[in-house]
Amino acid sequence: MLLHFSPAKPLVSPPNLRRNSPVFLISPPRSLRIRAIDAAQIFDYETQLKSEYRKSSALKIAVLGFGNFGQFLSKTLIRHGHDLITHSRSDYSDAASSIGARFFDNPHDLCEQHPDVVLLCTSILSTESVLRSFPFQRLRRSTLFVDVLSVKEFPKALFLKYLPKEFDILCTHPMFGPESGKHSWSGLPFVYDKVRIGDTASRHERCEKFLRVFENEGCKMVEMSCEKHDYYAAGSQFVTHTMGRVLEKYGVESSPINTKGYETLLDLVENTSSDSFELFYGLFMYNPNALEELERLDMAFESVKKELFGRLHQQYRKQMFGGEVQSPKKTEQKLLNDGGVVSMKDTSSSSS
Ligand SMILES: O=C(O)C(=O)C[C@]1(C(=O)O)C=C[C@@H](O)C=C1
Repeated sequence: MLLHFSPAKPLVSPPNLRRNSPVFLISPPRSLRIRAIDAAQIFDYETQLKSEYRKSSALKIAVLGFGNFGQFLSKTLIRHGHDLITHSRSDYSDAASSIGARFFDNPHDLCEQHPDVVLLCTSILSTESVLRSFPFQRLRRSTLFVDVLSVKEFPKALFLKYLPKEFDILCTHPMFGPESGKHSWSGLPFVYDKVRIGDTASRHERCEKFLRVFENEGCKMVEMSCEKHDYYAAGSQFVTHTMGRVLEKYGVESSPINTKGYETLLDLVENTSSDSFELFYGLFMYNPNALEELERLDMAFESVKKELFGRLHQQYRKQMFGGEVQSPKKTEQKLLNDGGVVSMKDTSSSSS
């Protein structure tokens, strides 16, 4: 049987303490072999050292806002060995204890736990009121604040306005959520901007330790300014949510002959309608580029209609003033009868 040495003091420093560390697994000469009971104690000692090391490298993370998104992120942070304490306006103590986090109904009590990181998982619309009344004075002066809002210039400005200047600031946006990141985060973009990290090695290491969770989950790490994020996100995430909501209003429904493209539209409607209208409104109100994108969408829609009507107009002219006559009579008829009301479903033509 392979027994361990009995170490009078740790043989390796905790960071090197790996399951198969050769220091612990070499077979000692007979004269040094020890009894099974000693071996058990050493095993305990080894696990204790490991857990001490894990504890010393764990971050104490306070999650503010423990709704759907906060719980979703917290599960993974806990899985990476971090110590989670949480607070929300509603009582989520059961949800917290079910994943191994502690819940505090009073933000003062939460702050007195002296977290290393405060992670804001609040909604875009409630963030300012949370920060305005937050008891910063109870935190350690080097605390790192992180947000995960879907807009970035806005929380950056709020952090710079409300946080004491000794605090570190990391603005992030996981470009996924409880639906899209339900099975894996691998390959999904994680955007971050180190807005203000104090000039010491330990502060940088703490920030890296937080980011490492996402890195180790396989996220595509994208370091990008908050301004650039908002520029890209208005043209991607906001447009996606807008189209989803437009199609929902239009009333897309599954048919017996769905094409693949149509299936993606149905998925889009399902995904965007499962997010709150509050999120959609936040994407619009607090991304400085969103209004422009909405106007561009409107113009694009008009332009596509114009293109179609332009062709139809040509048909009509040909019919009126001679030339060959082609098929789309019903659509044309409807447009003319209704004085411009569009029926794009042309029942007279069967072409693909
Ligand atoms: O996966 C989900 O549940 C999402 O809705 C994720 C989603 C989105 O796809 O727009 C919503 C909010 C997050 O900021 C990032 C992405």
